[in-house]
Amino acid sequence: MNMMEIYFATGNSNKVKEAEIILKDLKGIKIKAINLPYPEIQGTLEEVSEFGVKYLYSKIKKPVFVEDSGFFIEVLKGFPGTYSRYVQETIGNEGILKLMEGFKGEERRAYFKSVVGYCDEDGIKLFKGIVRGNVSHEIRDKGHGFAYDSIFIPEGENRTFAEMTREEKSRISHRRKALEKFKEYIEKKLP
Ligand SMILES: O=c1[nH]c(=O)c2ncn([C@@H]3O[C@H](COP(=O)(O)OP(=O)(O)OP(=O)(O)O)[C@@H](O)[C@H]3O)c2[nH]1
Ligand SMILES: [Mg+2]
Repeated sequence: MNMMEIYFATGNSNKVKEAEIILKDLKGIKIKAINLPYPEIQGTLEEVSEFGVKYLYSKIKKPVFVEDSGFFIEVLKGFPGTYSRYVQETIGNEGILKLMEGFKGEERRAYFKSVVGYCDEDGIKLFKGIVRGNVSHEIRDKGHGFAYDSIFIPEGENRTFAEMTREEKSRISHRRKALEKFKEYIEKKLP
């Protein structure tokens, strides 16, 4: 059976590694990661994904998806959110923990959100995933995760994402939930 090729446009190798784990048993489809840049407008994750994948499809005219994601802390009114990458590169996890000093229990609730934007000849589809949890009181890392993983404890767990293996994280992550919906959709489309 000839494989249908779908591009995953991202510059983030951690997202690629996790997408490969999550989509490993996708039948009849080959996912090809490409670092094709696209303008990231200021807006919600949905708007960035929709605009980005529309732009890329108009360039390459091949089935392609992007994933825009972020880390949202409730007591900080959703900060860092759509600025997650910039905030990680500036104040980092130490800076986030400083902002969280004095907050305890439920006040430390946070979530990761992922929005996958897919486009082919039939148009654009968005697939969303959220994983809820708490901001840890300290940075806890066993070298597995990236960015905010070392300060995020998912609900029902006492380890941070960065203390889990990539496989364990990818069983419950926002990326898993969004890409599962994408997988279900795309497998139905196959002839
Ligand atoms: O600890 C984390 N565990 C995760 O699972 C995760 N997923 C997203 N993020 C953060 O949110 C930004 C996304 O920004 P983003 O979607 O624009 O991605 P990016 O700019 O890194 O790559 P690209 O896909 O845009 O090329 C990233 O840089 C990270 O800071 C995560 N942090
Ligand atoms: Mg980005």
